[in-house]
Amino acid sequence: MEATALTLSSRPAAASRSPAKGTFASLHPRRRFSAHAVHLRAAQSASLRAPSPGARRRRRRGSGLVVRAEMFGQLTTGLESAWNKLRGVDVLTKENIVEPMRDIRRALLEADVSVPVVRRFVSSISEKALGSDLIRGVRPEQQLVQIVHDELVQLMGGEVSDLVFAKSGPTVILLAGLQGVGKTTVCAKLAFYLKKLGKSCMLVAADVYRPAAIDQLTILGEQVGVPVYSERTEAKPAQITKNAVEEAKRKNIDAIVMDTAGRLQIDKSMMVELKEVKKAVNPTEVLLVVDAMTGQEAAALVTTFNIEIGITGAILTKLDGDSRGGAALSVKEVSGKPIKFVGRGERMEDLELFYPDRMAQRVLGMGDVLSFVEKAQEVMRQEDAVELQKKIMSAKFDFNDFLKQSQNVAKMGSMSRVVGMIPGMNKVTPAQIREAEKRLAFVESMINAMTAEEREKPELLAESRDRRIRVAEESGKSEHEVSQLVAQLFQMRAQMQKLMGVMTGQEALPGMGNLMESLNADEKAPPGTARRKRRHSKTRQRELDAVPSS
Ligand SMILES: Nc1nc2c(ncn2[C@@H]2O[C@H](COP(=O)(O)OP(=O)(O)OP(=O)(O)O)[C@@H](O)[C@H]2O)c(=O)[nH]1
Repeated sequence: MEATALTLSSRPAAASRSPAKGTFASLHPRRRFSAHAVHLRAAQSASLRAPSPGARRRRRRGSGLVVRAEMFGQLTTGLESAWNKLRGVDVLTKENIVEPMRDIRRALLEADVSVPVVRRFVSSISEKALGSDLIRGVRPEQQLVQIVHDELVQLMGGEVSDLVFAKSGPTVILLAGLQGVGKTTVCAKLAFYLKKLGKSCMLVAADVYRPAAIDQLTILGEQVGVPVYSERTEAKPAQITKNAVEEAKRKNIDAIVMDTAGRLQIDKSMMVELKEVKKAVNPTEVLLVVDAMTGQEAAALVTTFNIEIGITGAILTKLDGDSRGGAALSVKEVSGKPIKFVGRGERMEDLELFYPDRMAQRVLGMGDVLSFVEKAQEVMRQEDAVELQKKIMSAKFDFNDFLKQSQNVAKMGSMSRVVGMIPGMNKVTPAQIREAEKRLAFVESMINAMTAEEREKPELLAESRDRRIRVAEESGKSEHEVSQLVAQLFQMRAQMQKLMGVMTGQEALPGMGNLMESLNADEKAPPGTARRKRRHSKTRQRELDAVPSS
């Protein structure tokens, strides 16, 4: 998934913009699959081997499939069952979204998202799903994925919330949090991050109750090449931090990150101490470090700290572990404070800015749906769609249309990118994609060898062996292959007409899905073969009768 598309940015939902002008039929449902299933299988097969601690660490560090399966696997699975319920429906209605909404609600609750958040979320999704305009060529389930994506982004704060820097003097970042959440590690990771931004940095050891924490910070400081200010356990945290700011000013240091003591639970003395430190140093940022594994508890903690001491944001650690997603989804909504960073491992570089859109994508275990929708709209302008529709209705779909469809696919980038953008489509193997691309190029070379008249009137080719031989010679293909292509076009015409007949309204239009299907289904059948096979089917017989004998 990572490889296919992580470029989705926080943009207004396509559904909320003007309705799509073009059409683009969805790819064939048989080719859909469960994206996360691969993740889960990867995770399961890895766990069967009972990995060593080293291997577990490596797995966590990787950005591959296993990590995502651990992160949001269950949530992704739950949401996917919602999309599955919409397979085959043409439009989202009050009735047909009931079940999917139930699945979404259940998935979020199981991911440990708080009940009020889930309630608001689901009600907003339902409202948008019913109020959204149908985008031509985008299946209702894809549309729902997009709506859920956009809502998830909003839920998590919409935009990325970057660090704020002091306008003058050193930027002071005060870290708070319960014991063992990863505060000390985050101090060093932040120093590493700031150094990468070109800022000089200093760490401050203000946990005066645990000498081991001071030692740990000193070691980590050395590791990232940043000085650590410490007065051991001699003074009170407020005094130490105040002295540290003075020292930083003297040394012209850009940013100071302060490690404070953690407690097993929130207690009064902890809050009092933090308030004193805050008063003493007037920090630019007060960030609460919370453990993602604690789910909605993390969101409650952020709320409490914000009320008690006033914080500017949160840092979510251990997102590489078995977090079910509840914390990432709830913190902003519950506390009103943004998540600024996420920790994804124990290494210094495992701290990243928190991007709501990327996180939403991960939660959905999906490719770049929004880009797919936009591209589908770009690729087929409405005029083209109307023109094509007319041709289909009058059985005039010709080789020019065939070529245009092929070129539309080419315009959308490679087939693999298109496929990767659609949730549930990633099971198509790279080999299959290469095969489909090769097949398109193969077909195009034959169409290019046809005269303009032959393209417009495929009957000419169906009726004349000489013409077929000429096209074969010019394109470097065999006569048999040209015959196959001609037969295929007539079959497509028949299929499209049939499809148009059963379609309600003007919304759906056969596109590449049908084209590709036909290309593959009839690959090996020379003209007439299918007719023999399906002699029993009257409908089929009528379709094939449209193919002139050669
Ligand atoms: N997997 C993983 N482990 C982490 C992450 N952040 C911290 N840790 C680990 O969590 C453990 C606790 O981290 P510390 O930084 O010592 O936690 P602390 O909050 O400073 O703890 P106290 O000093 O006791 O308050 C360490 O083993 C860290 O390596 C993370 O993002 N992912």
